[in-house]
Amino acid sequence: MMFNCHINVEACSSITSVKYVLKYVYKGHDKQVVHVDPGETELVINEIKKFQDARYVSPPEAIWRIFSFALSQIHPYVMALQLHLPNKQMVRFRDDDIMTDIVDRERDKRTMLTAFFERNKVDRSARQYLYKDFPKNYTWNPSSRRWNPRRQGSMRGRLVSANPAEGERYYLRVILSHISGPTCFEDLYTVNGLLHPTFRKAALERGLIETDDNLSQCLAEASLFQFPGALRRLFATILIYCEPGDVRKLWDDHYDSFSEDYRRQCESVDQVRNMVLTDIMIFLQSMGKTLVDFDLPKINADANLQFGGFREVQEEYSVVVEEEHLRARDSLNSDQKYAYNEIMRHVDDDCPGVFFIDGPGGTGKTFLYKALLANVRSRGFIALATASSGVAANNMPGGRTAHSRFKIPLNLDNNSMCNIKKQSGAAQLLRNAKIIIWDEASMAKRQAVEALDRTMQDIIGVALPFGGKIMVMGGDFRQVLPVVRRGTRAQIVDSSLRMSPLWSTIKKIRLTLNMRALTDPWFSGFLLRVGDGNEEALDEKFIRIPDDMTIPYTDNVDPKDALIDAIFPSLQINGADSDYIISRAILSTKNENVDEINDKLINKFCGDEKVYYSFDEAEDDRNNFYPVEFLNSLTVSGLPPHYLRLKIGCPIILLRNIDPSNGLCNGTRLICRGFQQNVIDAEIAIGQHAGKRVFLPRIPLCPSEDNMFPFKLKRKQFPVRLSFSMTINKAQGQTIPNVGVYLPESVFSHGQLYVALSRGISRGTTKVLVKPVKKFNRVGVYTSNVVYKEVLRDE
Ligand SMILES: Nc1ncnc2c1ncn2[C@@H]1O[C@H](COP(=O)(O)OP(=O)(O)OP(=O)(O)O)[C@@H](O)[C@H]1O
Repeated sequence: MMFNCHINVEACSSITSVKYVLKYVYKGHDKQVVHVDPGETELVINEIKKFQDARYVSPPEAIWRIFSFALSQIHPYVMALQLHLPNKQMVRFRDDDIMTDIVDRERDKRTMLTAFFERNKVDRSARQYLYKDFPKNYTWNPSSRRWNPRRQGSMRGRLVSANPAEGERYYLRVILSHISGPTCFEDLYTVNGLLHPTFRKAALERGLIETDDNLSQCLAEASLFQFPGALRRLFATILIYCEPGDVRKLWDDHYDSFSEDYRRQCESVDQVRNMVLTDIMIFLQSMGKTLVDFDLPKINADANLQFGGFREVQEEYSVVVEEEHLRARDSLNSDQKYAYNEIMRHVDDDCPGVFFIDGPGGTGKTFLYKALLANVRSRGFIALATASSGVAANNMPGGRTAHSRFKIPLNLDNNSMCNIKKQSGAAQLLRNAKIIIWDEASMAKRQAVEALDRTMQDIIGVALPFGGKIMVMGGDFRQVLPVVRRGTRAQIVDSSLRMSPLWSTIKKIRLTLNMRALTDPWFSGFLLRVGDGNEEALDEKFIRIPDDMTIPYTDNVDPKDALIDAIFPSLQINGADSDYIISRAILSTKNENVDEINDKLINKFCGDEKVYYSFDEAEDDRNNFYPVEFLNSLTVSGLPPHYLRLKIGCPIILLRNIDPSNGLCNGTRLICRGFQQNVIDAEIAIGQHAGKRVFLPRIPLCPSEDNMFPFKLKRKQFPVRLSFSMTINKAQGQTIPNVGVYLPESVFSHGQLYVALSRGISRGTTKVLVKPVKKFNRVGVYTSNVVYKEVLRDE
């Protein structure tokens, strides 16, 4: 107060602390020059000097000290490893040395790198280590110039840096960072038995660096599989996600492959081109773009494109009604039948109604929606199928995510509206719809549902809930609730639909019979008690897992192996069978647990391994502050790994909504069918689009949590992960007949244990491995169950 100034005290941790410290080193503190003129002498004021005196502040010594201390704590000993091209090692000599003597003297001198080769020649076990990891296991003796096995201690290695502008030395560094066990430079030049003239070429062949024309190669490689339809979709995906430079050239170069099937059917060149363009246009439109957004030929105006009116409306009218879904009406159980009749009565009488189908997992909500959709559509009406997640949307014909169908804004508040213009196709679709289904509404934020309610009242012009339409929401509040980033329990509960003013106006219909676990009524009862938080608990939340569902946790051998054997028995024999692979999975809470299990399973899985490395960069990092190997080492939730190991027939899960209307959304499970350097051929394994072949390109991806690092990470990789094992949240809405649940730590959010267990169909095919976190003086395996009872309470 005396000096009228303030001091900020901020607690910061993790990587942001480094950023914080550096910020002040660069920023310095501010000073101001104040000059008091006594008015007696004439002073010449040098403004530039004064300005510099005040602004130029050298980095405070103390901060540097703290920073170097912090670094030394993270990496106690780091050894710089020499890096040089063949015969280009650094040589020291004095001015008066004779050149031939220097050459003779140095010729046989080993450098760290050549000594690394020598060690690999004679020591098999050394070959498992990368050059940078050598100092952890070997010590460098500078006088004998040899690497000797390390007896004690540990040291980290760091390859001296090389800039891409240095050319070959940079590519040598890239190869050394990924390839272990070379015995000479030739080994590094050789890929699949072929000796390449440069390290750049060798790195390219190994897939360690990106080719300049990778998109063109991606299309060329995909055309080898000869699925022109999938190829056209791949082209549309590339246009949207891969930022191609010269679109017209890609089009010209690959047009023959895009049009192969149509050219066989039709002779007119113009017509074929129109057919290809129309396909691409439809794919682009389903992803929110149009042909005119790209440098592509125009569709001939004469072409009969069958697109009168709004595209969205036409598309809905063309959804095929499946006979099986029409007939489902006859096999509904009594709860489902009641719901069906009640809703159809509103359809027949054309009277408004808002329903919530409240059913625990497996009680046949989706089955009911399919019956409703098919029957309403078969009468020539529009029935909109939406869901909070892409995976659930794909379980219904014509399903879309609620966010894309209703154009719900990402940042919601209590007055948000959907981004739908009254004159648009989306608005017309809402006006024309007879009934709207929103599955998993329990996972949506109440503000999203309220925004739709307001928007529909506005668009339709009727001051009734949802503009007087028949709205059928469904879900299960025992399952995972809306995601509120870093939200407290109160915030999460408040964002639930149950807390909305709309809730009291909604008619609730309950489904109670678990159709998924029909053969095991005890199991359905157990699941309900877990979901409702009614299972008997110790310390308020630790519940006992039935003994026959547990895998014992042992300390001497890895207990995960027993869980893996129980869920994936005889993997080597059965792995090639898609039904076997897709009907089982191990669920866990965190990505690192999931990765460990996936690593073990891909090792066991038969077949040749294909490794795809990602190309990582820190955006705008002109000074190379973040070395590539550091970026490569980052494991980021929602992003594929740098080192992606796959085999033909292995299960993968998609990490982005690439083309939701064609079944490719975040969470879609696929099976790998073929690999090329720049494209993966895969088959959709579940949902409405099961069996469809798709091509996946590498796409640039950024972490969803934008403040996770003090820089912006951009990773170019295939947007997939292995899915022998996945996180519990990703498995929501899926039926997994043989399910393993791995809990090395307790679950941490509402409904997680319930979601994991309720993916299964019976007590006998559900196995749980729990690391005991708390000792109870009782026999049996206990694990915590988090249930926010306030969202389950009946009003
Ligand atoms: N009436 C029925 N007749 C025959 N099978 C049914 C019936 N109802 C549901 N099923 C079957 O039971 C299983 C579970 O049903 P469904 O997926 O519709 O449940 P859900 O309530 O949507 O589950 P979740 O909330 O976990 O997504 C499915 O295999 C479905 O085909």
